[in-house]
Amino acid sequence: MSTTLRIALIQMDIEVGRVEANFARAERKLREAAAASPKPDVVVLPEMWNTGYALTEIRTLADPDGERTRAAISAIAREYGVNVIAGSIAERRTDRGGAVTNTVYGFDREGREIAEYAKIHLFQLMDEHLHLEAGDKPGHFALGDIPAGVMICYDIRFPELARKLALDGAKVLFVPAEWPHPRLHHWRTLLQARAIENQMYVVACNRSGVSGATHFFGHSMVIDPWGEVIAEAGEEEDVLYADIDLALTDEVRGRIPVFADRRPSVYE
Ligand SMILES: O=C(O)CCC(=O)C(=O)O
Repeated sequence: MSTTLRIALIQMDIEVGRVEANFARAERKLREAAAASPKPDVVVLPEMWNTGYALTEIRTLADPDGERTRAAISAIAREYGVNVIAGSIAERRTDRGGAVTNTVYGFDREGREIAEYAKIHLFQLMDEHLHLEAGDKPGHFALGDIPAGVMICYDIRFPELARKLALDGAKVLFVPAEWPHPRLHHWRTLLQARAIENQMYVVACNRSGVSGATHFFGHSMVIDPWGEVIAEAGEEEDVLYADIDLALTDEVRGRIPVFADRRPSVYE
């Protein structure tokens, strides 16, 4: 069985509050990326791509139980035979009395849902905590036979969450984001740290564009289990392609046996 995956990261602009425009853009870019040659195995979207940070209107704009997103993205996944990590969307949840979560779904090549994760750490600097509800389950999932994890944006500041996913077996971590200027060095350093300390691939898809006074710098990137950046976008809209080989995760974990050398009884 092949251990390689070709990944496509859709670094796109998002229009705050303009759900129709955002769906049209995301679906068009997904189709373009999925139809590329060589064909990607996994396509990734950024954070909150349906609404952007339209937080004061988020209850009205959010996708009720993610139904529209699920139908649209799983149909594209099935049509093109590609796995999709569908970034995150604002989801209005019946099971939470209409509260909104920042939710990622994943779909396999048959369009079946393989992942659902609601952002656990809400970003107070952008008022997320005033308008959204936090998730409470780590985003572990299976991409075929590959154990994987997903976290969203601010979550990467919490190494314990990435560690939990790695301890549960994740070999690749997907990170949809809306990470703005001026914290590019935090973005890069935190992503590399999560890759190095957990000896896993990190696939981080950021948005680009400007919204009000906030400038999103893109720089989506793919980092290998040694911490090397193997692909990185610039600031503008782009589709970034990278080939990853999951066998490298096992090789790195074998050479520096961090997981065997942990002493949780001392510090947990
Ligand atoms: O942690 C940061 O600096 C940015 C986080 C963020 O923008 C978010 O979680 O939406």
